[in-house]
Amino acid sequence: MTSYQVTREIVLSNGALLPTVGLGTYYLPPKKTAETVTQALTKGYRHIDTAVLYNNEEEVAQGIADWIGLDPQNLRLDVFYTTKLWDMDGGYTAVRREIARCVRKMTAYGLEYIDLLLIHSPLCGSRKRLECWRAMQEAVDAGTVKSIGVSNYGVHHIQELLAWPKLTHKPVVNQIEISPWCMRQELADWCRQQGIVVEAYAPLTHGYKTEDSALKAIAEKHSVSTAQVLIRWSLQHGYVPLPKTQTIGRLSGNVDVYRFELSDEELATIDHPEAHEPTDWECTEAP
Ligand SMILES: NC(=O)C1=CN([C@@H]2O[C@H](COP(=O)(O)OP(=O)(O)OC[C@H]3O[C@@H](n4cnc5c(N)ncnc54)[C@H](OP(=O)(O)O)[C@@H]3O)[C@@H](O)[C@H]2O)C=CC1
Ligand SMILES: O=C1Nc2ccccc2C1=O
Repeated sequence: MTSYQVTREIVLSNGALLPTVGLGTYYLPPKKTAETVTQALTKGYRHIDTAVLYNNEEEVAQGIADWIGLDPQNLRLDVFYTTKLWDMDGGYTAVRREIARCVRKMTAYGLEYIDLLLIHSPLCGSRKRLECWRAMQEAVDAGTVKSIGVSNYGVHHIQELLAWPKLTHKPVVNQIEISPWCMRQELADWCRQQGIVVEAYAPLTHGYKTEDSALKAIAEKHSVSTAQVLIRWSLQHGYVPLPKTQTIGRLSGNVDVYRFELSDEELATIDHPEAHEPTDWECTEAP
């Protein structure tokens, strides 16, 4: 397998810069979310991942605004904020309204725009996926959203979009579950060939495999945690991992992953290409 060079940011196909580790925010306790986000930014994170589904966009925005307020050198443009659209059932008009709501949750905190807006899943079917994309393209043209992408898309969903005659903005990202126990190598390679960056959700396997003995041996060798090994594994595979933690004491370690390197042999030991153990849901094969 190719081990990719790891950098702190990568360039998306539209020229935007994406910090290569993002903080996942699903299930952060609502009362702790703003503080966790502020602490994460203070500890070096520059990329936060949320969604309409998580019901915490306002708390995330509050946490970013608080961090900006801490120091004149902390700027909006230094933070990459992603959110995802959940309910596409109402079609184009309803999605337009939902995007406006997402943008308002940022502007209410003086944050002006969304860096990346994703379709959360392909489950609404072909017509609504494309109607949704039309509304998302318009948001990019209006400047309220900088980049757009997809999540949980399989090859056929992306092909549908790339073949759509009204496509003016290509998806820059596909956010899918990837870990050593859910490698999706074919889909990930195909996305890369299309110039689509793969964001890896549940990179810590939701916490299920952090006690794995082979991981522990490799972690010990590098004097890091098994979580750091999993995040580094993701980076060396060329992905953008989105580890979540609500434990302030784990934030620094989870982003301190640029100072050690896994060997090809270690990567091969961690890889489980035969496994398919998604932790949440699986919709890349949906019609
Ligand atoms: N697009 C989509 O459909 C999906 C997107 N996502 C995104 O990806 C993010 C990450 O995925 P998620 O499902 O949260 O799971 P993760 O793989 O990030 O695992 C999170 C779990 O790992 C634990 N953990 C974090 N750091 C450490 C550490 N250093 N040592 C040991 N355990 C640790 C956390 O505990 P604790 O918090 O208690 O520290 C939590 O239980 C989500 O928050 C969300 O932003 C996730 C699923 C679906
Ligand atoms: O973070 C997430 N966890 C989930 C569980 C089920 C469906 C979607 C999600 C997320 O986006």
